Amino acid sequence: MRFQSISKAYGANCIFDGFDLEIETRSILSVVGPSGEGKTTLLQIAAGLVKPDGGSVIKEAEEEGSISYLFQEPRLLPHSTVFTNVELALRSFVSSRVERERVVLHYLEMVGLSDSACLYPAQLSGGMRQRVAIARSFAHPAKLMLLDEPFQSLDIKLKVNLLKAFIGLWEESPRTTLFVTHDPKEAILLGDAVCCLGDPKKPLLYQKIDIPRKARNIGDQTLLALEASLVQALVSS
Ligand SMILES: Nc1ncnc2c1ncn2[C@@H]1O[C@H](COP(=O)(O)OP(=O)(O)OP(=O)(O)O)[C@@H](O)[C@H]1O
Repeated sequence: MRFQSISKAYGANCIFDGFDLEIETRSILSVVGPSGEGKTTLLQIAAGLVKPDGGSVIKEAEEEGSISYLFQEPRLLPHSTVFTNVELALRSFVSSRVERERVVLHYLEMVGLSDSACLYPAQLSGGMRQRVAIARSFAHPAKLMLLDEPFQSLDIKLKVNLLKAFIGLWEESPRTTLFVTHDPKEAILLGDAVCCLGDPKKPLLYQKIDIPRKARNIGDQTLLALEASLVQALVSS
């Protein structure tokens, strides 16, 4: 997917001005940036929810169609069980009830919630609810995934566990993914590339990460140096 020469302003507030950015098909691009510099706007433009004033979003054929979203809050249906919350994401795509059940149980197992299928959201912890949301976003057979800070406001242990669950699911069925976060560590652990917003014309920083996701250790010297560059870009913008 490619943002080509995108321009967007809200009144006098120019967010993008001939902005170019590419996400390789079936890769994750992490996007960090100071508050108010256009991260959510970029996601909304990718989703077609906000129309740019100029430029275009060019998608590969396999990225067209429905989109999976994952937000900071899980946005589950309170009166449906864990099972049904995930199953609903499949109803329009899989007509066989037996096949839907197989898919839902697979994803619940991948996020460690096999034993919670019959529970309601109010009976779950915050971390469990977010795991349901992750399972639902992967059960939805979309080839484009938009993540808006889904790991924010979680304690560090939970965050690491959710990141692992996410990576396991993503590696199983890779999709073109735009991942917005405030956290440079998360950006580096998840992204095939990271970029920092802050200039309407171009990313302040864009860097590919060659280390395989599963082999990444945030204490690694190369990753620490990349984190320092991201932090530098964030504070200097
Ligand atoms: N519908 C709107 N009308 C007017 N201004 C808007 C609208 N949506 C966003 N903006 C402005 O556009 C700018 C970018 O907003 P956006 O939400 O994309 O930033 P962000 O980087 O996601 O911020 P944060 O990190 O705080 O979530 C902000 O200055 C915001 O006030």
